[in-house]
Amino acid sequence: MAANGFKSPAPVLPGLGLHSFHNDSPPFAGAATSEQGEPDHISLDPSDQNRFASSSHDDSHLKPELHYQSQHAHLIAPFPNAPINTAHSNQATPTQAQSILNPIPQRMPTFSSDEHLSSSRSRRLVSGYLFGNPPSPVGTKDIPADMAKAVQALQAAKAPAAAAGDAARDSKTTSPRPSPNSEDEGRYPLPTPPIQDRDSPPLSAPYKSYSSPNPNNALALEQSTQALGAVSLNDGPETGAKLNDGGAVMAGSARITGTDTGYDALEGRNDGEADLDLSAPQAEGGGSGAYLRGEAAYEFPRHRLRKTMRDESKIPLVIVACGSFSPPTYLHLRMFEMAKDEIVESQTYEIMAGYYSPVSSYYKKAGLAPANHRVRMCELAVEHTSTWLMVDPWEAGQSEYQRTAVVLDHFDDLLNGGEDGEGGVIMSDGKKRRYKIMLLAGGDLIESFGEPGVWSEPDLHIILGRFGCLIVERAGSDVWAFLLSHDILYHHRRNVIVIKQLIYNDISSTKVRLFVRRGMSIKYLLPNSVIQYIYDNKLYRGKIGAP
Ligand SMILES: Nc1ncnc2c1ncn2[C@@H]1O[C@H](COP(=O)(O)OP(=O)(O)OP(=O)(O)O)[C@@H](O)[C@H]1O
Ligand SMILES: NC(=O)c1ccc[n+]([C@@H]2O[C@H](COP(=O)(O)O)[C@@H](O)[C@H]2O)c1
Repeated sequence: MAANGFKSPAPVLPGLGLHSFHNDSPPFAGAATSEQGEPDHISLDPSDQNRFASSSHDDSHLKPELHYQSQHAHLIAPFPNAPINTAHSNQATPTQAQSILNPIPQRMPTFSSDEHLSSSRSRRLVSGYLFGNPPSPVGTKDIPADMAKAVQALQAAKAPAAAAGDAARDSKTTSPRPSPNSEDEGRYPLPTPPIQDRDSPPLSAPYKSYSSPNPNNALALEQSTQALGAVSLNDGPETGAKLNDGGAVMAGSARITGTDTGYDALEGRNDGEADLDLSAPQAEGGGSGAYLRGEAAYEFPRHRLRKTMRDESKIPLVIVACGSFSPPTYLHLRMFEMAKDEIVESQTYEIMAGYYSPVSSYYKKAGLAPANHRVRMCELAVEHTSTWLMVDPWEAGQSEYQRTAVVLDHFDDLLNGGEDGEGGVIMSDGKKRRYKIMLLAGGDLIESFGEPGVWSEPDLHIILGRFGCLIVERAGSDVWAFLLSHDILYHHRRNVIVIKQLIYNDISSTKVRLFVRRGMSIKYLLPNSVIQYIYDNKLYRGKIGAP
C-alpha cells in the first residue's frame, strides 16, 4: 500500500534532511509531507492492525510496541469505560474501511498530487512568524448589500449621539485602506462597513436605552436584523422573542430567551458578541439539534467550506479540532486563529474551512456536558463570530465512542469521497484536488500520545502520517521535548506543525465549570452566547466533575 494511504509514497523533499532546517527554525518545521512515509498496512480495521504488527516492514525500532498494540488493540480506549469502536459507526463502516484498505477506491475521484507544491514553499512554519501578517482573505469579499445596509442601520441606531462627532474620525480610519487591485486582492480585506466603534456600547445592548433621535433607525435596525436572522440584539422578552424568530431560520439557532431563564441585564450575560460578524454565512435547515435527537439525518456542514481555491499553487487545507469543548472557550476559538496565522505565514496551504468535532457523550471524562449541549455551544461560539469555522455533529451523534483516527477518516470521506462527499476541491482546469485534513490540538493532547493505552500506534500513524497535526503550545507542556522523544511523532515530524502562542492563553474549561459552580463570573472567558446557553440550560451546576 502506498505510504500515505491514497497516494504514491511521498518523495524526500530536497534539502529537508534532518539537519537542514532553517537556522531560525526549531526542529520539525516542514511542509506537510512525511519524508519517510508510514509503515505499510496502517489501517483502521483491527485485523489490518494485526497484519501491521506482524508485517515484515523494517521498522524494527517500532516493532516491540507494535507487537504490543496488535495484541491489545481491542483494549485501547482513552478511558477504561469508554467503549472502543474498532471500526466505523453504523453509517460509515463499510465505505470508510474500504477507503483505507484500497488505496484508490472506485468511487473516489482521482486527484492531482500536492507533493510537488510543498517543495517550492517556505518551510519556516514555526519560527518564521512575521508580525503584521496580512489578514486572511477568507470572508472579506462580496458582502451582500443588504448586510451592509443592516450594519449601517445598526450603527445609526447604536450611537446616534456620537455619530456626528465620530464621522470625521471614522472617515479617517476607514478610507485609506489599500484598493483591491490585482496584487492586493485577497491580501487585504475589501472595505467593509464599520461594524462598531470600539468605544460604543455592545451591539446587543438594549438599543432603546440609547436615546435615538430617529425612531426609524431602530425600526430599520430591527427589520434588517430580522431579515438577516441575527439574534444578538435583545431588549428583554418582547424584542428578544421577535429577534429569535429571525434567528430560528439559521440552524435553529435562537439563542437568547426571556426573563424566565434568569436573564439579568446587570449581569450582562445577554450582551452581544464584541466581534459579531454579520457577513458570516449561516447554515440552512434544522441544524444539528434534530440530528442529535435522532429526528433528522446527518448532514455534513458545508456552508463555510470553500470549494475553490484563490491560489491554486497552494494545498487546500481543512483544520479539524477534536475535543470535549465543555464548554468551548475563547482559547478554543483562538487556537484556530493562531493556526490560521501560521498557515498564512507558511504560504504552503490555503485554508478552506475549520471544524470543531465535539466528542460524544460516550467519552468518559469528568465534567462532560451531554453531547447535544456541547455541539450547540460550539455552534453558538462560531455562528456569528467566524466566517470559516463550523461544527460537525457527526462524532457527537455516534452511538459509540469514535477514535480520533476514525473521526478524521470521516472528514476525509465527506471532503474527498465521491458519493456523498465533496469529491475534493474543484480546480480551474476542472480537475479535483484532495482537501488535506489536519488535526488541531493542544500540546497536552499531543503529550497524551505517549501515555500507554490511550492511543494505538496504528492510529497515530494514520493521524500523523496520512493526515497531519497542528499543535498549539500549551503552558505546562514541553512540546519540543516531547516531539524529540516520541518515535512516531518524530517519524512523521514533517507532517507536524507546532504553533507558538505569542500571547499565552490558558483559559481552561475545567476552571470555567468551577467558576459556574461557585457562582463566579465567566464573562470574557467565552462568548456571551455560550455563557447565556450555560445559564439557560443550567449546565455545570452539579457536583464537581458532573455536567
Ligand atoms: N490552554 C490551552 N492551550 C493550548 N491548547 C489547549 C488549551 N486548552 C485546551 N487546549 C486544546 O483544545 C482542545 C480541546 O480541548 P478539550 O476541550 O478536550 O480539553 P480542555 O480545554 O483541556 O478542557 P478540560 O479543562 O475540560 O480538560 C485539545 O486539543 C486541547 O489540547
Ligand atoms: N485513541 C484516541 O483516538 C484518543 C485518545 C485520547 C483522546 N482522544 C481524543 O482527544 C480529544 C480530547 O481529549 P481530552 O479532552 O481528553 O484531552 C477527544 O476528541 C478524544 O476523542 C482520542
